[in-house]
Amino acid sequence: MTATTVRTGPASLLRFATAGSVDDGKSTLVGRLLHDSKSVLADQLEAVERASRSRGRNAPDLALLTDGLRAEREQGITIDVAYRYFATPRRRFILADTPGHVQYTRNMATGASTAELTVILVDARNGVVEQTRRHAAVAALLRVPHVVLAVNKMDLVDYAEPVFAAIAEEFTVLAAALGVPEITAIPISALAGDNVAEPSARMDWYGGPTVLEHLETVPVSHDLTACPARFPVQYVIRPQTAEHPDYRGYAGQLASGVLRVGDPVTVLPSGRTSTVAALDLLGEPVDTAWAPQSVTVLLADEVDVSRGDLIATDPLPALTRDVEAAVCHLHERPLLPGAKVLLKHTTRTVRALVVEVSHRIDTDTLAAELAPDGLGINDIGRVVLRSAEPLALDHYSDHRRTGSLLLIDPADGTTLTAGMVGGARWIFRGERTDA
Ligand SMILES: Nc1nc2c(ncn2[C@@H]2O[C@H](COP(=O)(O)OP(=O)(O)OP(=O)(O)O)[C@@H](O)[C@H]2O)c(=O)[nH]1
Repeated sequence: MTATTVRTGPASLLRFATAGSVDDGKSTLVGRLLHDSKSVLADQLEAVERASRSRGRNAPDLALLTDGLRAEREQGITIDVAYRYFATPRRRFILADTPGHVQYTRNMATGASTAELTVILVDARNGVVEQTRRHAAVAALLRVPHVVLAVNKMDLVDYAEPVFAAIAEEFTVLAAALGVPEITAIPISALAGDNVAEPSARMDWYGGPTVLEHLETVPVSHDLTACPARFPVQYVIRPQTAEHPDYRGYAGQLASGVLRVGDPVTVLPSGRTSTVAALDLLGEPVDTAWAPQSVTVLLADEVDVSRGDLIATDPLPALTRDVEAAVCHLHERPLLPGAKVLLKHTTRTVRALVVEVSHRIDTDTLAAELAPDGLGINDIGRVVLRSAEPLALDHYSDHRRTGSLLLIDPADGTTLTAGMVGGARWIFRGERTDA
């Protein structure tokens, strides 16, 4: 197989995430999408119908399709991010299904960080609530390119256009203030199936796409392959067999861009240069590899490359020990100025110091508190870090993968904070003072 004969290109895959408060109907929407897009196997559906009947319901309870674990369901909450795979004839989907309870920011940050699109649900009876604001803020911070506002439970407000219009307007103003690039508001009833996969006859005043149609047609950006190559080395392969005494390959996943045999590359942090001599994809030699393929790279020269190094093409990332990042704090243990942490950036982990916690954002007002005492769980803010060794850092808005980092507690390896590398004023609006 050569790279050009890979069957499914990136255009056919959409990664998306859902978010919403408890009981806004995420599970029902996802169940409805799976059901109406015919992605559910007949035996699964039969099991759901049986379970629904045994609970005295006539219609299948579609939330049962997504809330797989009964124990979770019985607690009334869904606890972790679950990845679901489904396909329609037009596109394949990977859905990060994120629950709506109190740790939502953490879950959403995990689910949405690789997503091209986020569906934020609101209950038509409640409109935009605090969690909607927070979800929109996290989507903005993570630079999710497309945001869908699904105004659910329209059946409970008589499918009334003014109710939808007022919520859509309020959210659009909020999204614009946050710098969310694109929003699409869709009035739906996940339970009744209106505007999920089928256009709703009960909302003929709405002329836009259904949720499924939008998911199938939203343009998926190809900038991963348009930008310079970034290849974090995960393993150095030296089999040292009699046939291949000098074999030295570097295995990993291409984080962005395209690598071709013959491309001049630089190894960071050492700065040594070489050329791509060969590329191995699933054990087969190929001429070209593109993100997010996992490949083995062989270089023409004997340069010293180890795990955690970055093989890159021009323009190269900055090599620095001073890091500014917008962050989502994920743990009950607060993040305090002066803390010693481990900083994980791609396949490299180094010691680092939290020099300063410079901002904490109030997601209700979007105002920044300057120099707060620290960041608590679910807080969004900005920090300045100094790492013990230089890091090859991209700006998050250029390269989501090589522009993100995690802060880890060195005492026990707990993940504390997710960060996005960005300049001084950059948090929501994409302002770049360091460009
Ligand atoms: N009337 C009406 N009820 C709905 C609709 N969508 C969901 N529901 C109901 O709302 C309740 C909550 O729906 P879920 O899908 O479990 O909500 P969720 O957002 O997934 O909740 P968590 O998983 O706990 O975060 C259930 O009783 C659903 O049947 C809708 O469009 N109309």
